[in-house]
Amino acid sequence: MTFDFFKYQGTGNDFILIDDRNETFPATDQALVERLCHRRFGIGADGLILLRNDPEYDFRMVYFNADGAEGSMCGNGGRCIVRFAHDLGLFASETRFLAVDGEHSAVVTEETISLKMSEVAGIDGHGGLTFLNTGSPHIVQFVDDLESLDVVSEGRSIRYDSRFQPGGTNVNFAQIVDGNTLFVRTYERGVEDETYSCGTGVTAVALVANSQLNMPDPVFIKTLGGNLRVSFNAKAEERFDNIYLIGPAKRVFAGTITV
Ligand SMILES: N[C@@H](CCC[C@H](N)C(=O)O)C(=O)O
Repeated sequence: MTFDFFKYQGTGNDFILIDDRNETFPATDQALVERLCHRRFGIGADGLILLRNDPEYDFRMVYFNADGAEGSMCGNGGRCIVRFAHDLGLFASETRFLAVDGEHSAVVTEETISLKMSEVAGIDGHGGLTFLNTGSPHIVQFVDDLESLDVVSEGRSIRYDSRFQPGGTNVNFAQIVDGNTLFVRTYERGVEDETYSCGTGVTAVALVANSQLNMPDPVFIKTLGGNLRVSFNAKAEERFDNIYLIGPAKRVFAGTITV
């Protein structure tokens, strides 16, 4: 069987996108998805995303991490699938779609995708570590010298810490650049490595920076793969709504998979 695929990246978080509106892609074949995402033996990507039909939305997003397992919400993947759906002509400039964490809306311009994220119900001090769920689980830690931090080793030890089992968590390290800008590096669960950028991760960092450091809305984020902006409405008790993840998402190339 052959499938057309498209490669997209959002601030360097890269994904294989497949138009699976006919639902023929073997989505339960975890080894296949893992192989396609492998950077030596496959196409190479942080994840694979299927675009499927939904009766009430423009489309449905089904996201798999590079380990082949279905993941929780992917913010950069969400921005990439919006660009993909726009390239397929599924909507003009505004869309509503369904993902694993519920409904999302987005606005497309030539330069950016502005993606509405799920509301955040609170921030926890999970055994001395700051934890929140922005569609995916995230730890946020502020550090002084992010450039020289061993993100893979420090992130992995928290990701597998017994306090977060069985699901584990993504881990973000952030350094203050100025009054409304942060530099963020993320260890991603399911990729089991540092990625160039993580959308739900930078969203988590921005909300914690507002809550703990009084950083105003919007928060500007620098990642290894480029710049993002997170805008939000802060409510009482560390709850947030009207959260938007804003930044570029681009098609990189197209090809055919034979399985
Ligand atoms: N890269 C993603 C995060 C994807 C979810 C994560 N790896 C998980 O399943 O925990 C993003 O941009 O949000």
